[in-house]
This record gives sequence, C-alpha cells and structure tokens, in this order.
Amino acid sequence: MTRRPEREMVPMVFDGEMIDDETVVPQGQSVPRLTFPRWRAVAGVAGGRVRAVVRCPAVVHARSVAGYRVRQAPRDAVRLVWFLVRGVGRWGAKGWRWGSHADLRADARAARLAGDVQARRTAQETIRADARARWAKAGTVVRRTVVGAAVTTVVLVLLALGEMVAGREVMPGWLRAVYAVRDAIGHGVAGGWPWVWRSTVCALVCAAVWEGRDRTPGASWITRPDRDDDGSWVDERMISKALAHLGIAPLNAFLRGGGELVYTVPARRDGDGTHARIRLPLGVTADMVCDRRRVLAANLGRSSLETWPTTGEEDGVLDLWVADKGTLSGGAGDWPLLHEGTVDVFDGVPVGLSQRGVVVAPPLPESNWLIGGRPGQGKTNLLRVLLLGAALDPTCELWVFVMGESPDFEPLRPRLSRYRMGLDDTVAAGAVRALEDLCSEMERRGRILGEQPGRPPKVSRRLADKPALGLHPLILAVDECHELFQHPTYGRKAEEFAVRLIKRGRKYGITLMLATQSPTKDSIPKEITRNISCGAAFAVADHIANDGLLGSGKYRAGIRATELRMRTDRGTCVAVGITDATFELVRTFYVPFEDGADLVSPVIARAMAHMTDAKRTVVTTGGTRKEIDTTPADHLKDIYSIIGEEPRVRTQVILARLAAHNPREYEPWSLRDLRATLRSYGIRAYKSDGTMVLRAADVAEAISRRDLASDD
Ligand SMILES: Nc1ncnc2c1ncn2[C@@H]1O[C@H](COP(=O)(O)OP(=O)(O)OP(=O)(O)O)[C@@H](O)[C@H]1O
Repeated sequence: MTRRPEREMVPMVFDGEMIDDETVVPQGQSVPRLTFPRWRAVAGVAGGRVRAVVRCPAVVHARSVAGYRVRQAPRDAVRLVWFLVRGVGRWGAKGWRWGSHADLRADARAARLAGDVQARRTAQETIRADARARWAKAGTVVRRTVVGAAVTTVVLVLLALGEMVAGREVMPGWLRAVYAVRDAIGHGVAGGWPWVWRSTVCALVCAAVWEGRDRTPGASWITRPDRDDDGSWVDERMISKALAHLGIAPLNAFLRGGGELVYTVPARRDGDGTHARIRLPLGVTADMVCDRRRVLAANLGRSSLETWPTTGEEDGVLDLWVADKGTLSGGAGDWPLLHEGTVDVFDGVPVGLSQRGVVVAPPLPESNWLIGGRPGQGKTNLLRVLLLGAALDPTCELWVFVMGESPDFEPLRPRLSRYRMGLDDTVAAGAVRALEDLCSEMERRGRILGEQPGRPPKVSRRLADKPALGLHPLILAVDECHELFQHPTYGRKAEEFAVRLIKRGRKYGITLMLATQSPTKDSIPKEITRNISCGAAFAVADHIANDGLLGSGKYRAGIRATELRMRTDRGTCVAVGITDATFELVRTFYVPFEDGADLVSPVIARAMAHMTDAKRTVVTTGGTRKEIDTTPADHLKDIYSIIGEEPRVRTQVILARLAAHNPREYEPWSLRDLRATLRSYGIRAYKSDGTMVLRAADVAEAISRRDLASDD
C-alpha cells in the first residue's frame, strides 16, 4: 500500500491559518477562496471548540440529567396519571363522606357500641341539624341563583326591545353607555368562553393530581436519579421518612393516617450539616426520638455521631442537626493564634470548631468551666488552650494548680502568677489558699465596683483596663480537681470556697476552670456541677458522668458525650453554655506539648512580649509570688509555740489556737488531723479528767528528736 503524503500534512494546516489571519489583501483584489486545506483548518478549529463545550462538566451534567428525564418520562407520565385517578377517587370518597355525614354517623356508631345513649342521641341530633342546615343553605343558593337569572333575563329582554323599538341614536348618553357595557360583556363571554372552560379543566386536573399525590414520607412527584450530593443532602422528606421508620407507635399511626409533620424550621444548610426543627404529633416527645438515635442515624445514612436529635424549646419539638458525611472525622486544624495575634478575653478565646464548622470562641469572664472525660481524651489540652488564649490577653492574671505529677502546664510557668504542681498536700493547701484568696478578692472587687460612678453591676473591659482598680480578669485553673475535692484535709474547704466563687465570682471578672477525669457525684460536689456555666464533656462512660459535666437532664434531651468514641474522637467534646446554642460538638484545637514537640512555649514567649509592649508585669493578686512559694508550715513548732508556758493543754484548745495562729493552714483541720499529725511525730495525747490533753514536754522532746535526726 502506498502512503498518501497530503494526509500527513494536516498539522501544517494550522500554521497556514495563523498566517492567513494576518494576510493583507491588496485593494481591488477579491478575497481568495479558501483552499481545501484552509477550509479543513477552520472546520477543525470550530469542531474543537464545539467538542470542548460539549465535554465541559456542566454540559455533561445537564445532558445526563436531560437523558435521565427523557428515559424516565414514560414512568413519570404513568405516575402522574395514577395521581389524577387517585385524586378523583379521593374527591369522590370525600364527597360521599360529606354527603352521608359519615363522620357524625361514625360518632353515633361509636356511642352506640359504647352504650352511651346520651352521646348517641347528641350525634343523631347533630346529623339532623346538619342536614337541615345544608338544605337551608342549598335553598338559599338556588333562590338567589333563580332570582339573579330572572332579573338578568328581564333586563336583557328589555334592553333588546328598547333597541328594536327606538334605535340607539335617539337614546340618551347614559343608556347608550349601558348598551356599550352589555355589548362588551357579551363579546368578552363569547371570546373568553373557550379559554374559561379549558383553564377550568386544567385547574381541575392539577387539583386532582395534587389530591392524589403520594403522601408517604419521602415520596417525590417524579422518579429521581441518585443525587451526587447525597453525602450532604438532607431534606424534609428524608427526615420524615427516617422518622416514620423509628418504630414509635403514635408517630407511625399519625403518618400512616396521612398526617404531615410540621417543620417549624425547614431543613436548611447550617455550617457543615443540615438543621431542621419539627413539631411532633400528639403522643410523641423529642425524648422518644433521641432514644432511637442510632436507628435515626441509620435511616438517614449517617453515623450516630453525625446525627443529633435534641429536645427543642418544648418537649414536643425536635431539634435535629445532621452533619455532612465525614465532616466530623477531620481535626480542627491549627489553633488560629498559634503564630500571631492577641486576645481580648471579653470577646472570646478560640477553642475549636463547632459541628457547623465555625470557630467557637467563648468569652472567659462571667463563666466557669468544668471539663471532663475519660483519660487521654484531650481535657488537659482544652484547659491549656483556654489558658494560652487568656495568656495572650496582657490584662489577664492566671493561677494554675495541677493536682498530680504532670508537666502539662510547665511551659506556661513564666506567665503564671501562681503555679503549683504535684501530689503532696502542700499543693492542695496552696489550691485552697488560692480559692480563699479569690473569695476575699471577690469581696474587694465588689466594694470597688460599688464605688465606681453609676455603680456598674459587673466588671467590663473598660474597668478591667484600669490597673489602679485591680479589676482585671483573674483565672484559676485546677487540673485533676477531683484530687482536691476528695482530699481528706482540704476537700471540704475547697468545695466551700469553689461553690462560693462559682455562684458569685461571675460579676467580678473571676473565672474558675476545673478539669477532671472523674466527674462523679463523689469526686465533684453537686453544688459545683449544678452551678457551673460551661461544661465540656469528652468521651464519657455513662449518663451519670454525662449529666455531671453537662447538667442534669442533658442525656435525656439527647445531648450525649457517651456517643463519642475513645481514641477515635479524641479531642472532640460536647459542650454546653459556651454559645447560645443548646449544645456544641466541638473539635478542639490542639497545641502540642509532648514527645519533643513544644508549640506552647513560643506562644508563651509571645504572650510575655505582649505584656512588655503593654507595659504590664505578671501581677499576683493577694500576695507576691515569693509568699506563695514559701515552705509549708512547721506543724510541730506551731503546736509548741501555741502551748506556750502551760505544761498541758486540751487538744480542743490546741486546735482552736492553731486556727487562730494560721487560719489558712489550720482552719480546715479537725481533731482527727491533729491526732494524725501528732502520731506522725510519735506524740500521744492523754486522757486527764475526762478530756484529751497534750503535754508540752512531749512536744519539746519530739522537736529535739527531729533536730537530732536531721543533724545526723
Ligand atoms: N484536639 C486534639 N486533637 C488531636 N489530638 C489531641 C487533641 N487533644 C488531645 N489530643 C491527643 O490526646 C492526648 C491526650 O491529651 P490530654 O493530655 O489533653 O488528655 P487528657 O484527657 O487530659 O488525659 P489525662 O486524663 O490522662 O490527663 C494528647 O497527647 C494528644 O496526642
């Protein structure tokens, strides 16, 4: 076979066209006709463009949808005809029910079956009265129609006779106008009649199709292809269909009887999901739906973490939020303040992304926090992020107590006014002292506020900015706080001060933040869980821990951190009180401080630089840092000194004198604490005249024994 060289020249044709564009045709000469290769070039370019348009995604999509619609057209047509037939049938049934007083007859029948003579008689009388009223109404309509038709006929006949006898030219103007109106109406009726009956038929057909529509929840008018946005698409029909298959008897009966759910908020996009509010029918509460959350999630094609049915403003109102598929599995990303920025704690500290995908930044003043969850789920990180945010506000004063051996807050040390960490009693004592100081500070702030012009009710940014007033935001954070509240010596005092702070500190710019692994009623006092304003629950084991952190009744209302999975949902918490919403599902920002990665220290370095820029130093309300770090009290020496010259003193008196001598240290002490301390030094109290006494000589001997031992 021989090859044909001109076919091989096709690429060259494009070069030819480029040159052709710039060719100048001399005047007087005609434009040369396109030669065969040029014609092919133009055709090739045009064809390429058409192909590009045809292949563009929007056109491909439109074509596929159009193709689908065309293929489904016969099915759609049959479906609509079926609706029409069924609609006419439903009208017939309705007409029959109306005409035969079927509802009232059913009442009468029910009364007869129930043996209720009075009800039966009432129903029968109502049927008779109803029938009489209908006939009376029909008579009125017929009478009015006949009278109207007669009057119209007489007027028309008179007008026709008048025209025949006299002719319009001799008639007065007003009569001619009457004839003109008659003619216009006549022409209008003659011309419009074919349209009137056609449009009436169309309207009747549409109404019959509407009447006969498929009323099962989730049904659509025409058959639909699978949606490519099915990962995010949730509409009222889908929700109704999912609710119809929860196995809630009153809801099923309502939907089966043709009832339609009322959407007080129709399904609409809300961040990374869909929100809807539904008024449930009689006999159904939102709790019932919350209890079947897993089934609801399955019916909606979501995981249960992505499906949040909660009780709305009433028990019969369901608030439903459904996340787009997979959106909650990603982390929150970097903390927005990781590399730059300052904070105003009155505006808020960013802590994470809500289920809607928006940054949650709760203000810190006027709030108290309780953070809890199983071990290793991200409590400490959230507490640290809150404190880091506060550290970037140069007016903030921060106190941190860690009731365990954990270096989680070590990098924050330069920015902290008080910091103690460890398992020994001195840390618990320091924490109680801090709580007590905050209570005194609260009183002082109350007085200062009262002296300000206009007696402002609470600390504001403007007042906090005046260093002379000392009304700056003050935050006390206690990690593993259950250790403090369960401490045999300091627990009771800690509870008392903490409750006082939580109840009254709100107005004075004092914020308490508590984190715990163990939010049970024994580890966290009830008064605290009851009064805390912001609760954050990471994965918890049961509804007791859930309600301990988030408030009682939250589990029942569908706000459940029990749905969070250990490890998989690490860093995600259910939070209440941090925004106006009933709850938030927060994916917290993570600022690493582990395994050699330390992004906390650079933030603190920035915070210190901001303080320098703002000409502020790390202040300590209620004392200096030195005072706080003083070595713990020497119990033995204190006891010896308060015994004084007396040879023996009653233990009750010793306890009272110790409390007077150093209230912070000894006020929480009971007789049992005193006995335990004495026993640890080998001293025993004796009974004398029926009361327990302590001998001064025994204490002196214990002191010299201890001194000797320390010299050795
Ligand atoms: N928001 C987050 N994003 C990603 N990982 C996180 C997040 N928060 C915490 N983590 C991971 O979880 C680990 C445990 O975090 P963290 O120490 O804050 O938990 P915890 O609940 O305080 O634990 P524990 O109860 O033992 O003190 C961290 O080392 C980190 O790897």
